Amino acid sequence: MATSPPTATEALSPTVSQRDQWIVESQVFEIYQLFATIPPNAQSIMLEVQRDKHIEYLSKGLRHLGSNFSVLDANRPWLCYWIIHSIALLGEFIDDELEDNTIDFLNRCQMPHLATTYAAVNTLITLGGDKALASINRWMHVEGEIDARACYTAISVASVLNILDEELIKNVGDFILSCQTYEGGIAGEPGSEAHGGYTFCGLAAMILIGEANRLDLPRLLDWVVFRQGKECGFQGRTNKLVDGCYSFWQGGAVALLQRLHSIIDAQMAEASQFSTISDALEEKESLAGTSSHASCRIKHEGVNESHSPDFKNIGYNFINEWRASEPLFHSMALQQYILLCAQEQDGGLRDKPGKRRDHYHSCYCLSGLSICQYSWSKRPDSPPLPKVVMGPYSNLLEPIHPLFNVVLEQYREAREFFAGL
Ligand SMILES: CC(C)=CCC/C(C)=C/CC/C(C)=C/COP(=O)(O)OP(=O)(O)O
Ligand SMILES: [Zn+2]
Repeated sequence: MATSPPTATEALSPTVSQRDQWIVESQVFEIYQLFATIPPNAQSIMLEVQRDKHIEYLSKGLRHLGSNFSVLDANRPWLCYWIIHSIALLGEFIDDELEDNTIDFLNRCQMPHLATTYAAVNTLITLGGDKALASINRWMHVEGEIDARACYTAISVASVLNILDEELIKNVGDFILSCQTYEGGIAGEPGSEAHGGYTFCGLAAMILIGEANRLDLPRLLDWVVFRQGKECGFQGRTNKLVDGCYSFWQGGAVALLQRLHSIIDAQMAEASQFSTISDALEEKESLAGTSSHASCRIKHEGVNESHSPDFKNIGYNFINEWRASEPLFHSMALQQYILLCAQEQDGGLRDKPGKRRDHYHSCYCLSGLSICQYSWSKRPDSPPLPKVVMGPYSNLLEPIHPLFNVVLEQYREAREFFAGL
């Protein structure tokens, strides 16, 4: 039977398990309202990023993985990425020996699978330095999964390694366009349900190939912002529960859309023009993304009309053409969900209270937190004002490149390295 929600005084010093129980029973929302009644100094203790505990949890995971580095397993590059990227987000580094072992290990498993290739490449970029970067064999992969995630991992890797070309891009835009559903979000495959994971992948891939303007962006934005629930976290799809990992998949997608405002405005202006001339058929085609209407020809920074050689620089231009603007989701509320509901006080982050921590959720909750913290910034890495960082300012994480989900400083190093090859 459900216990009654805690009073504000009780909530000031609950044990961790008591707090989780309240959060689960209250469906998170009441604890959010209750939280506002707690004095600011107590709030700031509850909202602190448990850095040392997270580092301890993550390092233990990496050491454990390291003791078995000789074993090849499809998940290991992912675990390397989730752990090492999380550590980098927290502004820490791993020791030289572990770094060497990780590089050697990732080079032993350069096998032709797109998703793990993405994980391995992002890990090596995060480690940085000549040894890690030069160890990347800029191979190509033919065939494999056909879905929005495969498109993204292939395009992301090719873009960051500076090997994106016309051949690789061919038909990718058509495929992703066919995955945008009637709801506005993007599905893994045509005919499937729109989902946050694939929405991030589809949108990021479309931006990286210069074809984001072919998507129905107002409808995509509408779908994604309504995935932020009253619990303050994001859900992955309509009528499902919120989950910490969507802080990045959905929060990251909104952060990308925030940078496409001129094209969104143009598409909206055009749609309203259609309504006035009541060219219903053309409008319908345009919303379905099948129209060759002018909206497909709108120019935007980082979006090319046709594939000019500059599409290789879209990822780089994306962060250079950054302008100050406001987030299109409730960034403070999402930070609160991550810190209060997804964070384990003993280290590690999770889907929601009652679920166990894991490295995947640690990575994507921290990535989402970083997105939130820099969502008002004038430059992608300019330090945010304290008022937009939930909890103490020491919570501030490293900024990421939102198209690749690697820490910005390491992205810049990799960009310089591969641009020179
Ligand atoms: C680059 C990369 C790693 C991309 C991954 C993208 C991603 C997270 C795709 C989601 C896949 C999916 C349909 C999950 C649904 O799980 P569920 O039914 O358990 O969860 P739900 O109830 O929240 O939908
Ligand atoms: Zn999750």
